[in-house]
Amino acid sequence: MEVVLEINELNKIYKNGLGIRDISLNICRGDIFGLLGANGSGKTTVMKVITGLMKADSGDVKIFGHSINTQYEKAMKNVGCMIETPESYPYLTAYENLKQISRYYDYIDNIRIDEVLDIVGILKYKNEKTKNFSLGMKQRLGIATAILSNPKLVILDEPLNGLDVDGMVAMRNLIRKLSDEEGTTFLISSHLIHDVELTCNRVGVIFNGKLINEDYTSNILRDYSTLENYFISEVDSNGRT
Ligand SMILES: Nc1ncnc2c1ncn2[C@@H]1O[C@H](COP(=O)(O)OP(=O)(O)OP(=O)(O)O)[C@@H](O)[C@H]1O
Repeated sequence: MEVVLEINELNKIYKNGLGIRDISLNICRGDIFGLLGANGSGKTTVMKVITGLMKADSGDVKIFGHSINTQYEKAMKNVGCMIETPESYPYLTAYENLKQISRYYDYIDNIRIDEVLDIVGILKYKNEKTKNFSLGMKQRLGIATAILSNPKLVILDEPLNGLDVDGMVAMRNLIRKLSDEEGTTFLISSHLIHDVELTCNRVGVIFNGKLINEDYTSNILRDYSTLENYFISEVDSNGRT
C-alpha cells in the first residue's frame, strides 16, 4: 500500500513543557485517519508541524516521499489543509476569496470554484462578503479552500466545528466520496467521537501529547461496542488523572 504520510519520532515541546512527544505514524493512500483527543492533547500541534506551520524540535515528516524539512515545496504540492479556524478576506466574497487562491494554480477555473462552493453547500452565498458569514459558513468555505486544487492529501483540523447536522452529514459524505472515488487521503482531527466512528477507517488516540494507540475502526469495533468505549479505555489505561 502506498504510504502517503510518514511521521517519524516527531517531537515539539513548547517552553511550558507541553506539546507532542515521539509521534510516529504511517497513513496510506485512501485512508481516512481520525486523530482523536481531548482539548489540549496535541492534535493541532501535530497538524501544524506536519504542514510546516511550526518547526519540530526533532523527527521528520515525509509526504509522498518528500521530507518537509528538506523538500518542503515538493512535499506540500498535493496537500490541502485547514488548520484551526479558517481565515478569509472579510471584505471579499466567497467567490473572490477562492479566486485569490486559484491564482496559485494554472488549472483552477471558475467552474471548479462553483463546483467546490456547491460541494460544501454555500454556492448560493457565492457573492456574499465573508464578513457576514456565520461560523458554519466560514468552516464550509475553509473546507472548500482546502479541496479547491484537488489535493491528494487533505489535512483538516476539527472540520466539523460549527457545522449543523446537515453540514456534518454532507461533510462526512464528501470525505468518504473523495476517498472512495479519487483515492484522496485524509487526516482529520476531532473530538467528536461518534462522527469519527462513522467517517474514519483508521483512528489514533492522542493523550498528553503522545499517540497512545492506533488501529482500524473495524478492528476496534470488533472489541468495543463504540469508539467512545475504546477511547475511554485507552485513556484510562494510559493514566488519566
Ligand atoms: N504556542 C504555545 N505555547 C505554549 N503552549 C502551547 C502552545 N500551543 C499549544 N500549547 C499547549 O500545548 C498543548 C497541545 O495543544 P494543541 O493546540 O495541540 O491541542 P489540541 O489537541 O489541538 O486541543 P483543542 O482540541 O483544544 O484544540 C495544550 O496543552 C496547549 O495549551
